[in-house]
Amino acid sequence: MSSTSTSPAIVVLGSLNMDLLMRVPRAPQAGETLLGRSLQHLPGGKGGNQAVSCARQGAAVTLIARVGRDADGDALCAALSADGIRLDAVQRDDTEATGVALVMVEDSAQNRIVVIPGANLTVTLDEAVFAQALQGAGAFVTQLESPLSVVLRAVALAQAAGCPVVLNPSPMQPLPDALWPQIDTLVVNEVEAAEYTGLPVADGIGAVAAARALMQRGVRRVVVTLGAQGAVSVDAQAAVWHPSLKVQAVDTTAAGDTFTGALAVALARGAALPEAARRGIRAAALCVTRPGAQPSIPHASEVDAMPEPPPWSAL
Ligand SMILES: Nc1ncnc2c1ncn2[C@@H]1O[C@H](COP(=O)(O)OP(=O)(O)OP(=O)(O)O)[C@@H](O)[C@H]1O
Repeated sequence: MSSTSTSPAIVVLGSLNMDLLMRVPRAPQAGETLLGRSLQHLPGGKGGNQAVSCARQGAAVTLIARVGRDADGDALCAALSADGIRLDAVQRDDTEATGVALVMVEDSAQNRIVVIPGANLTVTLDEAVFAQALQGAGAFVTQLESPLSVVLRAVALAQAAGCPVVLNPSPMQPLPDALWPQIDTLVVNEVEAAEYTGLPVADGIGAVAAARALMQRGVRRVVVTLGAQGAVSVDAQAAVWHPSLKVQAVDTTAAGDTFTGALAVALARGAALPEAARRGIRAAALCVTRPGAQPSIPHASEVDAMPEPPPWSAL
């Protein structure tokens, strides 16, 4: 199957932030002042990043989000629109400012992020608009940077409409038991996998145990991303550890979002979970070689040109 054989429709609900990307030699200690290297204003937010990743993989994306009536909101919408993302359901808040994230990237490529959510916390769900967007959609993709009540309602409606739900439950927060059986594909990083299950997740073996614990709660299939160690995919057919591609990482911001978007589009095109995870591995490997969130997310043609990841190991 070619990566661009079809253009699935995907609905994304999530956050939009203006990222203030600071490059620093290392993170300052408490009480210390450091000279940074540069400051850039770049589009980000997990919802926006995942929407862009889906769009650049060739999906027709409708985004539900909220920004302020301000210059950052204008700039974010312009950037998303340039990626062909439908913005009819992006709301404007008259009082809250557009979300902002302070992203500090060290020379080691490690990032430290503080988010001021602003208008993201007042996003609402217009159920008639949502129902229309879900018609014919191959996936509904969401995260936890929007109010939990809105995310829970949207997940329930998507599942009831027969649209597979891809949840990236980040940032981690306690979730009701009723949510898990509504999830078709859960994407967590190793920290979230450990926190949601209480199990140690240091490698692929631990990740599979955590994934199986989440499947026992009712999730249909789970992917655990493991940074430079790659990712694990677990469904009823197979538990597989996919090594990452060896690249020179400069900034890992949006690696998880890039992975989630590429995975969701591959699944919506009918790929099996391990195949979709390998698409995510290739897209995320490119993302970490570039600075910033949305500017670092690759297009399908770039991902096609990446080598296949090393062979996976069944666990
Ligand atoms: N150093 C790296 N080299 C190659 N691939 C990487 C590297 N870091 C991350 N990746 C790829 O990105 C995917 C997601 O990374 P990670 O597990 O760090 O997610 P995350 O914690 O959600 O990331 P972030 O919050 O920075 O977006 C990994 O599964 C891997 O495929």
